[in-house]
Amino acid sequence: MSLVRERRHQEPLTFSIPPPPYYHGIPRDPSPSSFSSSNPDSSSPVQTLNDLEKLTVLGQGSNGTVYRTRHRRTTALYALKLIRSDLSITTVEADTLKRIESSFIVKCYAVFANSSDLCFVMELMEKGSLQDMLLAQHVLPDPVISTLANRILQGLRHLQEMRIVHGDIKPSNLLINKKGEVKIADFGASRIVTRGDYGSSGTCAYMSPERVDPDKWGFEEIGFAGDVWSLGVVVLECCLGRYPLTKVGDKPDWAALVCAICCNEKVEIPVSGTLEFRDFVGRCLEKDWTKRGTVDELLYHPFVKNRQ
Ligand SMILES: Nc1ncnc2c1ncn2[C@@H]1O[C@H](COP(=O)(O)OP(=O)(O)OP(=O)(O)O)[C@@H](O)[C@H]1O
Repeated sequence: MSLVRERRHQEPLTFSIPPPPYYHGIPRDPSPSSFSSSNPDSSSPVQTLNDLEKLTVLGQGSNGTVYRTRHRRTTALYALKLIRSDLSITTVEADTLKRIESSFIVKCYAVFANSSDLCFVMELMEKGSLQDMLLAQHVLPDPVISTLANRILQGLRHLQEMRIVHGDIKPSNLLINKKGEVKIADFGASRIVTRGDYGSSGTCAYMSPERVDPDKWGFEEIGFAGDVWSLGVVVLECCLGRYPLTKVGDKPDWAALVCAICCNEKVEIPVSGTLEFRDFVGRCLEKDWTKRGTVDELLYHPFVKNRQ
């Protein structure tokens, strides 16, 4: 498998740590407390899976498939993600997911679990992912990158207010709607923070040093700083047009990624970028998580301030 593309026309970077035997930190357990096939939320526009007619496949992830669907009665369009049946989610977790209301986060309207799949009914993001955009355009102009960074930070701030660590910020989880607005998607690796546990799912290439090697960098109690690191990797990738933490020509395997993330002193930031860009990326890609920029601080950074 090609882990790191040297140029954008190569394979997307898909090196994921295998998911742990839980989803959202909830043990795989078909006990009565697990989420059931009925959807009791009467405010949801989709009450049962039969309300939706599958139209096309939008994409394939490591855990399942995403479909473009149409509501049979209202004709409204939705994305439907079906993932492996051996993962489960509790009612509390599903409710939290549905309660996330932000114009910077892809809306999840309903969650169903049946014997074969776990199903998420989501806002349809017509223009696909940032990964698709990078594959087509290779590099993005500075104003586009700063707007994107601002929107991701606003989404992360909303998640932090709900005590949620996303855990897998990367180009394929940043989706674009028909207005061209970027939103955060895919909470498959996320955790609702109630104590200092540390989730191990996510995509290694975008993981922060303290997640890859917690012993070296010190255990991070909450994990919000890891999302900021991932944002820094994404922003640098948008500027360079390739995965930025390994060198062109490096064999992009697990060892190279771990070394690039954890061993090298500082991440190299291109001198061609503006001062604001370089400083912003430097604040995100500070290896020591205790010194890294926080979401609140970075929202006031000159690179992203007043962008939307
Ligand atoms: N709400 C949505 N609207 C439109 N397209 C979507 C939506 N959600 C996902 N997709 C498309 O489906 C693809 C697969 O999504 P999915 O979340 O299953 O996996 P992934 O994030 O690409 O990869 P992985 O599961 O390995 O992390 C995305 O890359 C995107 O192109």
